[in-house]
Amino acid sequence: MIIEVKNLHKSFGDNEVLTGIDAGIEEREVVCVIGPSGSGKSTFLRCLNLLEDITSGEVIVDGQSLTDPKVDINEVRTEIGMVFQQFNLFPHKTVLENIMLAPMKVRGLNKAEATARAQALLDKVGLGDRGDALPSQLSGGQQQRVAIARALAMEPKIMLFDEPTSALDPELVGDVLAVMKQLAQEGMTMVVVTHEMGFASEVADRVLFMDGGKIVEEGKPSDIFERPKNERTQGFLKRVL
Ligand SMILES: Nc1ncnc2c1ncn2[C@@H]1O[C@H](COP(=O)(O)OP(=O)(O)OP(=O)(O)O)[C@@H](O)[C@H]1O
Repeated sequence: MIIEVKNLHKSFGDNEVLTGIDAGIEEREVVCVIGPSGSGKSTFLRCLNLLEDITSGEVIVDGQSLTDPKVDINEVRTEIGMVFQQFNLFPHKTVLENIMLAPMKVRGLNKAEATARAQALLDKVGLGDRGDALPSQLSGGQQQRVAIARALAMEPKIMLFDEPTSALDPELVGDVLAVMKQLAQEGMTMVVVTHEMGFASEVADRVLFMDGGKIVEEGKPSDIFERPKNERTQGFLKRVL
């Protein structure tokens, strides 16, 4: 297992948001996390690279326990790409520069190597001719594809997506999902928090349904979407499908 989560609890003050999560993600697996607003999906995802401190329990990524003081979390984070709802590109840098930055700073690539890698990734996400643009000159969907390319430029072992299409106009969602689907088909290990039930149903190997800070039900998309066992899963799917 490339990610192992053991009895994870997370509180913000008195508010216990994750109430004991056990989960495992296999290498090359695509796992979608679904559930009602406020159920703790984003918090769970953010605990997987310690963007949120863990209150108790354990998260082990690629054999390293993130709360072990001997583990260098910044080192582990270089193996994990993250894509957020907001794309967070540097506004005054070109698209190409946005993608080149981390490989040069963190991986020590020289400019020519970083340019070649960034250009190849832009081609991959269908924006090969937009390298010189500034982020503000792109649509939200294009900016999100640049954000995916930027995360991939670090050659991560795992990609985490936190509602990557929620901030997009509906007509821009498809292009971003298509890039994610392609990544999934190439064997990337992915954990995707999403409200896109179509994507979860079509692309995920496994779906986790969260409610009240817990994983209430999990299984193959066909089981979760067509034969949900838990009442709360049934209720949620009735509302959203
Ligand atoms: N930084 C924070 N400080 C305090 N409370 C927080 C913080 N982040 C999240 N919460 C609370 O934790 C709970 C779960 O939030 P989270 O964003 O993980 O849910 P979610 O399932 O991802 O919801 P959504 O689908 O609406 O994004 C919410 O009650 C939220 O208010």
